[in-house]
Amino acid sequence: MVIEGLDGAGKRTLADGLTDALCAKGASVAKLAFPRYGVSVHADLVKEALHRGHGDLADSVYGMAVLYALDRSGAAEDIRALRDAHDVVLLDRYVASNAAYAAARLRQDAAGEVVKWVWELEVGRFGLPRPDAHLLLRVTPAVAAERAERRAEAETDRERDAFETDDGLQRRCAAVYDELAASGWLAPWHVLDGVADVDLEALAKTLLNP
Ligand SMILES: Nc1ncnc2c1ncn2[C@@H]1O[C@H](COP(=O)(O)OP(=O)(O)O)[C@@H](O)[C@H]1O
Ligand SMILES: Cc1cn([C@H]2C[C@H](O)[C@@H](COP(=O)(O)OP(=O)(O)O)O2)c(=O)[nH]c1=O
Repeated sequence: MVIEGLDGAGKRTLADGLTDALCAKGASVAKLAFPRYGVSVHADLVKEALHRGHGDLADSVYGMAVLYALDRSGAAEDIRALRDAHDVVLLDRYVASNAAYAAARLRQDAAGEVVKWVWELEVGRFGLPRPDAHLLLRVTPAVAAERAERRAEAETDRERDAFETDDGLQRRCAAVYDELAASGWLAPWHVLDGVADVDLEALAKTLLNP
């Protein structure tokens, strides 16, 4: 089960709350967040590039997307093992993040070239497992930006990066996410209103008894 949404939408908060709600119902839950900072060298390079490291690396949409994809490729066996060992595996961002952000950066839509390329690279070539479903935590770009800003003030080492401070990118990204959800890209999508309180108990029940 993949959680997707803009920077600051509340994905991590939802993943934590949903994990508690699922565990309270007796389910065993594993949680993984991408990029895997501190675990994968590809993820660390991404973070450094988003904070102006590595020259013009962050300017390359395809270059960055390959790094995100390599991070996931290195986790493919772990994901399969977690799926075998648990009732629910929650992924905070996955392949669709690459599709949404790369398309938004290139000003393409969900039917564009780069979205197809991401599928071919990550699913076709790297053999990443397809999720059962996505949860799109939908908030307006303004709400996401405000939450990301508040988080940056409250937490150390969370200064907003090059993608988070680009309002136009976040707006285009929100539009691509809506299109990916509407077309059922890679797996079915369920859209959650991230401004209204998500009913975690009801969501946990639905996930366990689809
Ligand atoms: N439903 C919510 N209402 C208000 N604030 C929220 C909500 N969900 C998350 N937040 C806050 O917004 C900020 C970003 O949330 P986070 O879960 O880290 O987002 P993401 O993982 O999508 O980047 C955090 O400070 C978090 O406490
Ligand atoms: C996982 C992933 C993230 N991204 C983008 C979305 C975010 O703007 C950025 C960083 O990911 P994010 O999960 O937001 O990390 P953090 O907020 O903890 O730094 O990378 C992609 O473009 N492709 C991907 O495959």
